Amino acid sequence: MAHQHVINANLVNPSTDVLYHLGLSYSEAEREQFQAIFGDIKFFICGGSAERMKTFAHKLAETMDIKTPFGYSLSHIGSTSRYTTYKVGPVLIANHGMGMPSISILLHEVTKLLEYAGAHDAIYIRMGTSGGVGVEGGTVVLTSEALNHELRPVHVVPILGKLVERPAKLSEAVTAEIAAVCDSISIPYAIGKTLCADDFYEEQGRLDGAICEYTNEEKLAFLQTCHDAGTRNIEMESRLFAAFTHKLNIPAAVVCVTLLNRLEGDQVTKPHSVLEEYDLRPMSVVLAYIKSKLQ
Ligand SMILES: O=P(O)(O)O[C@H]1O[C@H](CO)[C@@H](O)[C@H]1O
Ligand SMILES: O=c1cc[nH]c(=O)[nH]1
Repeated sequence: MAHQHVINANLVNPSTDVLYHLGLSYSEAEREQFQAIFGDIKFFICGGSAERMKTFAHKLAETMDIKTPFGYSLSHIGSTSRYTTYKVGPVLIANHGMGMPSISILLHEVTKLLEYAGAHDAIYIRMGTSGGVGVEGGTVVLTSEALNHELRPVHVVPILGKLVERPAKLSEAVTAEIAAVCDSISIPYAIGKTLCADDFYEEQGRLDGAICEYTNEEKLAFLQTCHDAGTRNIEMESRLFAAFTHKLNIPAAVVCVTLLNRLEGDQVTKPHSVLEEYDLRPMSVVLAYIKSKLQ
């Protein structure tokens, strides 16, 4: 059977495939069972923190009126040693940890899982937090494209000792639909480019890391250059996420709330209650989006 979202001749009709970090395995002999469990998936929603994804899974079950049998609560799937994964109706939910290596492993394994299950039309969404660039804390930024440190919308993957460059684009159509949802539920949002860094401190131009060898003026000049190039936030996974989904023709969007405006500071100093409310904004947007698509 030809794959739709996996480009790997080695995986055409595999007899088994261990999805090691998910703690799940696929086997040809159990294909029908695998399809019965995962075949209906229409959305894959991920974000860094396991706690956030658990909250989202509960909210989604509530929104969709999906009940667990009396005495049971929502339970994760597979192993939780690396990622925590839930399935709520047609939505697969997982946390991806911090940084591109971590989200990359999750995306490879989830994409193979969906392929084996015959779930070929899932939309992928990363739902996270970020630092704003010229936008107020609490703004939900919808990523148009993800940038590298040179502000180029490409992701470079070292493969067999060579550098392979892939465009880091997201789906314009999905992003526009999510923007319409933000409008309809009055969530402040911006569509813009996202600078994706491999680090929270030096690569994001913070002055408060354990190492800092630049001045405040140099930091602000860099952030201003980012802003002038259309950057509206900074985080740590969108570039890999965009390049991976674009390569495999998977519709995808990145929806990240800003915790602060980096032109005004580096430390996340807002009270916990405010940050908690910010964290709920991308969730509300994605919940409303899923609801609108399933209706
Ligand atoms: O809130 P999440 O989804 O973890 O995303 C952002 O927060 C983490 C850094 O604090 C990085 O993973 C960054 O991308
Ligand atoms: O400034 C920030 C905030 C959240 N996540 C990041 O990567 N950067």
